[in-house]
Amino acid sequence: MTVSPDVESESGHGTDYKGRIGNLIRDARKHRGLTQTQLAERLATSQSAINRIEKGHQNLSLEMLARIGSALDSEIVALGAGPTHLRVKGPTTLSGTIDVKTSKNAGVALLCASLLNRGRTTLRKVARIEEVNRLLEVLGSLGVQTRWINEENDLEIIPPKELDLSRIDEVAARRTRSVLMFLGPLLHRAETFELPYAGGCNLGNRTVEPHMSALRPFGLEVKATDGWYHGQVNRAIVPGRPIVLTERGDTVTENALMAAALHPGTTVIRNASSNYMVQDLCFYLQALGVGVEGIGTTTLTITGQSVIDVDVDYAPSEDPIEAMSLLAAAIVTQSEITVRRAPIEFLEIELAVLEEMGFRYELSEEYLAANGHTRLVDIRTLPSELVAPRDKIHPMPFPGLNIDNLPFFAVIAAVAEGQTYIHDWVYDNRAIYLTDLNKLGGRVTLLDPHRVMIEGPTSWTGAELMCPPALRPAVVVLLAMLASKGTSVLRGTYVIHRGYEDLAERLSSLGAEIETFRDI
Ligand SMILES: CC(=O)N[C@H]1[C@@H](OP(=O)(O)OP(=O)(O)OC[C@H]2O[C@@H](n3ccc(=O)[nH]c3=O)[C@H](O)[C@@H]2O)O[C@H](CO)[C@@H](O)[C@@H]1O
Ligand SMILES: C=C(OP(=O)(O)O)C(=O)O
Repeated sequence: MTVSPDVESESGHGTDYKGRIGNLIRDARKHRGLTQTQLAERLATSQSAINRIEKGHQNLSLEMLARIGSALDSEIVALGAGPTHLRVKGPTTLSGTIDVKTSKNAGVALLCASLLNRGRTTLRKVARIEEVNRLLEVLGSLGVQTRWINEENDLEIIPPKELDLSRIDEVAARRTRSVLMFLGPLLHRAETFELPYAGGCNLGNRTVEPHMSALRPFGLEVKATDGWYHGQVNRAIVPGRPIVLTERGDTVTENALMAAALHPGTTVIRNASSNYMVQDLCFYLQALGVGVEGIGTTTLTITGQSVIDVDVDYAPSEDPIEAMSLLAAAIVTQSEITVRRAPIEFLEIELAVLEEMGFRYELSEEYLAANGHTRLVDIRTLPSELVAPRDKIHPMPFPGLNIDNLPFFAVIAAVAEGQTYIHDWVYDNRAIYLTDLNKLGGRVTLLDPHRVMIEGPTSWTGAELMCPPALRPAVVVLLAMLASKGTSVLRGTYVIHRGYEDLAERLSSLGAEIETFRDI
């Protein structure tokens, strides 16, 4: 694999260039399978120097960069650098064992929630993904100190006494949807504040109003003009009765929870999401000393604190969407792999639907995630002949089939015999991107913007494609490429890195032939 990354273009701006170069060096070193000590030996320097470089704590000369690049057989700074692409050779059969990483969506919620705490938050094994990187840039621009403290991706967060909202990193903020979740904590930190409009996957219009109505009972009024949310807080207003969410959304529930955590009194939230990231946030709030009852249900009762100032250590749970992605990789390539640390309670319906389609698998005994609550299993996939399900596949808020897992059913349906109907009632745009599978030989018909019909089985053939501008559809295309005959190219993979850590490398460790490259 060749990694010749740039320091500017994919993440869009170059404020923390030392940190970014450090990340690139760490990634290239890991890709070469070297320890910090081994790389240090090649460069005739010390392990602690490499550690400083990778953490972005070291100024680097161009000469040193060139030496590191040659030691890693990788151009750290490319000429005329551009976005990353993947070259995939197929068809592949995967084998071996892979661990599911912690979730993007809990990770970003916890980063936002760390603003509630005046003490130090240590988060264990945080997914080192671009969405997290963007939020770290935003936090850094507010004066929050964050640092990766070891190779395990443990992250330390120390908020300043006062947040400096005037210098918010607007470019980074606009690339995430999660920045919306600053509203809940910020309303306790400032009387007035401004946040840039949120971004995230391009899935059509995504609602913001439910966030506003959930936070209004805490005295927050938000005006949205010129690409900015202007927040104004009236401290005389506090929730007098239960807050009934108009949508059972994940981030809206998280915003309401965070607002309630610093409200000294009891707040009841009804029609709350009980999804995995919300549960992780609740467990973290409990560790902060906030009372939270009803975790896993749609009614949450929160007893807040006027000040939270504790040094806290929390380990978010594994990502059900990544687990589903890996299952889909095995299914489309007819492979036998073991997906370890899969959060089974958030995959049960997905597995039940897959079982109806003929998918065979074995489950280990259950064990607990590091958060002490979430049930995990190891799933061994068995090569299976699949048939289309009788009924349409559609998502529902948890405990339904997860909306973010829906796209994976498209690529799975494409290898099943018969016609499968997939109904994405939620997002205006996401189903459209599934028709990209047709460029690889799929037969996906868009019935309307929310529904597709997929005919299988498919004889996949490699092709060159641009990544669709949405995380899950982009991964779905990559998985189809693993099963495609010949060479495929997937261009512009930032969107995948937004939500997956080292996905190409980890699939390669299962036997996939994937090379990362950039245009020179
Ligand atoms: C950072 C994060 O955690 N992101 C997740 C979160 O985004 P997030 O919580 O931001 O999801 P949105 O608010 O965009 O909600 C998704 C869509 O569902 C609709 N909706 C939702 C609930 C409901 O009861 N009725 C309803 O109509 C919304 O109008 C919206 O169009 O939840 C989404 C839906 O699970 C996931 O795709 C995202 O990965
Ligand atoms: C839609 C997603 O994410 P976000 O809410 O961050 O855009 C996703 O994870 O698939």
